Parts: sequence; C-alpha cells; structure tokens
Amino acid sequence: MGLAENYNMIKVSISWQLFHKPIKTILSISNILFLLISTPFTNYLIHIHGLIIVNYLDSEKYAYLKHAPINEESSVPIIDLSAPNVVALVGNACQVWGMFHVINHGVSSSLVDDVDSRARQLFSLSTQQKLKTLRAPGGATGYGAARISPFFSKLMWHEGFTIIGSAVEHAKELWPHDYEEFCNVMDIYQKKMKSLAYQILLLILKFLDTTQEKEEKMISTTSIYGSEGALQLNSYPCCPDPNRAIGLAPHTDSLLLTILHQSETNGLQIHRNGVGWLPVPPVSGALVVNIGDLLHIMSNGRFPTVYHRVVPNQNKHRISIAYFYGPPADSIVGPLSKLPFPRYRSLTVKEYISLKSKHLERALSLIKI
Ligand SMILES: O=C(O)CCC(=O)C(=O)O
Ligand SMILES: [Fe+2]
Repeated sequence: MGLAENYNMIKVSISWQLFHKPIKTILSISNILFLLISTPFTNYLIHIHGLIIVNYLDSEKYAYLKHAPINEESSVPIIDLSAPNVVALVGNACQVWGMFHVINHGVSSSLVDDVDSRARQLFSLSTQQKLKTLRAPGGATGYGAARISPFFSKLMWHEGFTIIGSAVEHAKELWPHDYEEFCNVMDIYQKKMKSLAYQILLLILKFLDTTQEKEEKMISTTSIYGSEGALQLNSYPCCPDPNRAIGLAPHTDSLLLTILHQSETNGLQIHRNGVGWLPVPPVSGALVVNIGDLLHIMSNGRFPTVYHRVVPNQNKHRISIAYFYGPPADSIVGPLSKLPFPRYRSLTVKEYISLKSKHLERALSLIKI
C-alpha cells in the first residue's frame, strides 16, 4: 500500500504548526519522523517534517478553498521588460490585474536556482535546528509562521524564514562552519531584487506621469526612491488533503510591490471580482510582480492591491521566494500629488504597518478620506 493510501483525511486534517501552545509538549518528540495515531476506525499516518498537530477544519467555512476553474482567456499577463512599449504594458497590467509576470528581467536563472536550492536546504534541516533561529517576539527576521497567522483561527501549511540585510547571524546558528555561501547568495539576490524593483517602480511612476523631481516639489519627505527590501523564503510541504488546508491564507502585501520567484509547483492564486480564485501557475524563467497596499494608496486606488493566497500541493513541496519592496519606515506615503481627489490620507509607512498589523485588510478602509 502506498503512503497516500495510508492517509485518511475525512475526519481530520493536519496543520503545519510552529507556535501553538502544544509546542512545549511536542518539542520533546521533534526528532520523530513518523507518528502513527490509532483510532478504533482507522490509522492516520502523519509525516512529520517539523512540528505538526492534528487540527479540525470546518469544511463549510473553508469551501472557498476549492480551486477556481481556470479560464484560459484570462490569465496574469507576461511582460517582456525589454519591450519598447514596456511602460504601457506594465501600467495596464497594474490597473487591470495588479499582478504580472516579468521576463527578460536581468536576473540570471542560475542565481534564482541557487537561491531556490539554498532555501530548500534550509527548510530540510531538522526542526530542532530551524527553531534555533526562531523569530523573536516582535522581531522581524528568522524562522517562523506567517506573520498573518494570528488573524486566522486555522493553522497554515507553511513555514517561513525572513531575511533583512545580512542573514549571517541566523545562518551561523544553522551552519556554524559553513554559513558564508548561504549569506553570499542571499546578499547577491537581494541586491538584484532591489535594482529590479527600482526599475519596475520607475516604469510604474512613469505610467502615472510622475517623476522624482515633480514629486519632491510636492512632498519633500517622500523617499519612495530610497526603498529597501526584505526577503521571505516560503516553504509549503506536500499536503495529504489540499482541499482541507490552506498554505498561506488570503492577504494583500503591505508595501509598494513584491517580486516573487515560485518554484515549478503550483499553488499561488489571486482573487478576481466576479471570477473567484484564479491560479497563477509558474512561468519558466519569469518572476511574478504584484502591487502592494502602499502602491495602491499612492495610485489613489487606480492600481488594485492584490488579494492572494497559496493552496498546498498534494505531491510536491512548494518553495517560493518573495522580495517585499517598500520605503523606509519614516517616509510619508499618500496618493501622488498630481492625482486629484485623494481617496486616502497620507501617513508614515510605520503608521500604516502598525494599522495593518492590528486590522489586516481593514487597514485601508481606516485611512479612507
Ligand atoms: O508562496 C507564494 O507564492 C506567495 C507568498 C506570499 O504571498 C507572501 O510571502 O506574501
Ligand atoms: Fe503575499
């Protein structure tokens, strides 16, 4: 009998769990690879990659997790960044989709493959190892559950690792004698992402017919041109019953834009009004760009901030690498000064992030004028 047939997910589903209270009792068994739970009716064979607890899902509430049908005429556009009309292509994609794939982006496939395999290497470490880099309470970097987890009663089939600037402190914990290569690759990738994000931001601002000079005359404190980034490595292990679990719950990204590498494993979906959840399958060699809340605000609502989620995959382990790009915390953001009738009030990035961390998707409505 194959492994899959040993799973019985009708009554229970399993969730990936790192921070739940039972962690203290489960920690002592973190080296166990397989756990067999017997019931009078059946055996549940649970593959333990890290720390997993059994969690009941309310199937009615989670009915929305079912895959939306693919409409072949309607998919996220693929934009060649070397196209002569790239400003119009990017601008239209921002307005219509808030998301697009980019090709000819100047980031070599060998670098992307290297980052991908280093991320796999990290997530394949033992749970005990990974927990050495557990994100500190209130901290931003290291290993942990998705930051949006506290807003959802159900656990996500996901583990993450966040890098801001140098990864050296945490990498030393993971590979005391062999951490340099990991750090070098992450550094190079972050630099590449930063310049690509800047290039895309300039295209977008050009489409909105604004330039640094024009904007600086209006809002002297704006520093979107000095934006920085954070790297988020995401891991979604194979899931025995993808229809009854969620990889990453629906959310919008908070900053200006996100550049995402997704491995060859499906899972990313975006929500389209009137359509529902639409898969965004990986395009070989392409990176996915999506608009975040701050660019939605700056465009005065002209660009939608993309509501997206990840569904887990039954047979393949999904890895994704997200680069979140945004202005320094003290910068003031608001609808660009040339856009009439501002729909949102201006505020600092710090204030917006704080609103988002308390109210999640309601944050935008709280700053509506
Ligand atoms: O894994 C993915 O495809 C999406 C990740 C994501 O949405 C995020 O990290 O914010
Ligand atoms: Fe996201």
